[in-house]
Amino acid sequence: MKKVPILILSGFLGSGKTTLLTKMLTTCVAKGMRPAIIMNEVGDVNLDGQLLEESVPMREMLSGCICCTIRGDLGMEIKQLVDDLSPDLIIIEATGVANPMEIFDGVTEAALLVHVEIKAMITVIDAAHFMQWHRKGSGRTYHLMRDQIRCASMLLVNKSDLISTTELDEMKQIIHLVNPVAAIYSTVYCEFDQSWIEGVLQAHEFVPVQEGQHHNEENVQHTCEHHHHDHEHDHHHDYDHDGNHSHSYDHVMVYTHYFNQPIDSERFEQFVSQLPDKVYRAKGIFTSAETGERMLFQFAYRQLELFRIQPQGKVHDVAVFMGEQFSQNELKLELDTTI
Ligand SMILES: Nc1nc2c(ncn2[C@@H]2O[C@H](COP(=O)(O)OP(=O)(O)OP(=O)(O)O)[C@@H](O)[C@H]2O)c(=O)[nH]1
Repeated sequence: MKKVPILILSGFLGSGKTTLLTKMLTTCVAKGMRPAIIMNEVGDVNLDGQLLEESVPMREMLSGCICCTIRGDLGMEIKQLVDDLSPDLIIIEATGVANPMEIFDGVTEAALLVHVEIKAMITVIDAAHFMQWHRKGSGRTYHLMRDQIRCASMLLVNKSDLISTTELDEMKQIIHLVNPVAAIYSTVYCEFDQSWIEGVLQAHEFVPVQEGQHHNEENVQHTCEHHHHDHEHDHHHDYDHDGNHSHSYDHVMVYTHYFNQPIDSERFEQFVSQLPDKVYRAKGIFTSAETGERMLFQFAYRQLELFRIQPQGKVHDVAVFMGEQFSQNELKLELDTTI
């Protein structure tokens, strides 16, 4: 019996996974394929799903990411998708804070129940952001980024428009040391020749490198690490009386804020431009006070994108803020008073 191929998209928060996914879906649909998607988001709401082709079946796994329980859930989602829809291909977009090995383990569990196999693990890297962390050379985010690079079969050095060619060359050398076997492509908005999809579907099953296989890596860590035990007790949930929700996931904090009224777009843009550096990712939907239109915003490492959307289904006006060690109370207060 033919196995359903699975592609895993990995990469830190805001690196460009959804941008890549939309391009892949366009290619797959144009080729007459029937893909299905599993999206795994850090927050409580799936905003990225709003950007995708409506006709493509999608399953959401919210609020979770790298913990042990999600592995079992992922296995069940895959089984159900295969049983119900028998798609030609399943694409899994992991959360930006997922260690790809957790996703790999989840798929491996699913493979005990249904005929599936991983064909590729594609890690998207935010070029400018990675270089910042590399220069710092430490921190859990940096180690997570390296794990995501190390496990991949293909690497996209994305947002290369935001760095110089010299930095790009330097970066490629660095990531080649971390993962000497993966193909490396530099991209802008994840734009590259999508014809590889057909090739990759014919390829052998992908198995991430095992310990010691990356001999030339300068760091002591040689393998994609399994962090199961680290993550058993690191979830904290707090709700306030407005239903706003904070969720600290490991070292990355997530604050979800619900808007009760339309928002002045200009004031909002100004607010976002003044967010502290510690809040490096935000996304959401709000209603414009000027026009009454629904607006989707994306904020990643100080770059804000804002566009009109017509939400699929009933979607609240909501914003999700992600970062490290920022004060959620201060952020909430700012939102309540200035927006
Ligand atoms: N300048 C620039 N911006 C980009 C590029 N690729 C993506 N972006 C923007 O970066 C932001 C984040 O992109 P996404 O595709 O949502 O990133 P993601 O990895 O799915 O984000 P999470 O799901 O939050 O982890 C969006 O505003 C994109 O439009 C690029 O090559 N250059």
